[in-house]
Amino acid sequence: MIEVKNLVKKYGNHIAVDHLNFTIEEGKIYGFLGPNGAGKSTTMNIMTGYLGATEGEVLINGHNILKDPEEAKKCIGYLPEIPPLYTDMTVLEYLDFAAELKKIKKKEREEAVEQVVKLAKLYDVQERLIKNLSKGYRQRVGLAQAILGFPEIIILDEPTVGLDPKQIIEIRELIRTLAKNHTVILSSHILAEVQEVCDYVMIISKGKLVASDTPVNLEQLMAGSETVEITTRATQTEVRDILRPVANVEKITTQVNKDNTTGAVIEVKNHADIRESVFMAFAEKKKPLLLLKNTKVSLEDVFLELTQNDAEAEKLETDELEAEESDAVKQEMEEGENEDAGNL
Ligand SMILES: Nc1ncnc2c1ncn2[C@@H]1O[C@H](COP(=O)(O)OP(=O)(O)OP(=O)(O)O)[C@@H](O)[C@H]1O
Repeated sequence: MIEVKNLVKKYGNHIAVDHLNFTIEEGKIYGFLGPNGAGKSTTMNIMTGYLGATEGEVLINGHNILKDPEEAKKCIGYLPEIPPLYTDMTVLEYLDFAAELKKIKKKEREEAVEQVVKLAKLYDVQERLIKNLSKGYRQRVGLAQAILGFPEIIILDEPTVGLDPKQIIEIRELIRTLAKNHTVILSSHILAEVQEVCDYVMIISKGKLVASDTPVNLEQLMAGSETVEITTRATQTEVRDILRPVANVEKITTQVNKDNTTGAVIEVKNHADIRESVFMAFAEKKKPLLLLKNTKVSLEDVFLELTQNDAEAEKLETDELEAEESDAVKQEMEEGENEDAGNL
């Protein structure tokens, strides 16, 4: 079990982790989900003792990661965002070295390394120098190192980043296999990944935990904003007049479509299914409906809504950066043109 209590990390004036509190129970796959810069890596680095916190504490099975690191670290295997690999070693040499660092007894080391080589599918490259391996294989070596000795808790920072689709599927399968006997915590900015692999999702935005629940519950949490979508030949005013008396209609947004039909999105209260009443209301007024459907809230909607400010801030930063870059390019081109002119 991991307890994260009131965790804060400041870089100068910038708060990267902002009073995080959560508990990780045994035997599940947890996902840290958040946009770039949300504070996922910083949190994982603190949880694994790679980084000190400004405030707060992390307890791993009751052991404080900073005050009692040896006991706490025994329970954890960690794959950081950039795995610290010794690239002049072969895969086997490196894993043997990692096993030694993890204090796996000499007579058990060979078997322990063999097991992770098999699980991470490294057999074909085990004698190769790490520097000659592809990014995907290096990631697997990092993962093999993390699971070496089969610690209770396995923490993986963006485990599938840079992998091709086939490798991603393999790594996800491996994570599921590990979760049968371990607690796995992984971070990702890819929603589909977290949704597919994790039992529990923690959404982090600007260093804060903005939601944490199962993927299904998170979707249901947002179900208050369930909507029904319609298309009709009625005008926008007629649509509003017809829908106003219908029970459980919260809000109506209309628009005129390119083909002159009217589209409307109806926000529904009380999780009601209003499709029948909507159908009858339009039928009574002899206004045919061309489309009528429930629009389910997806985890993607939840994620976007909860991290919207981050995305906006990032867009602003990107826009500023692009503006600076394009100014720099313009300047370079002008300088280039001047040089060319000089050369002629
Ligand atoms: N060593 C550092 N010095 C200063 N600021 C840092 C440092 N490390 C991280 N940050 C800042 O802290 C914030 C959180 O970064 P962090 O790497 O934890 O985010 P993340 O969610 O893991 O993002 P990504 O998915 O891009 O790795 C960011 O704004 C980042 O710029």
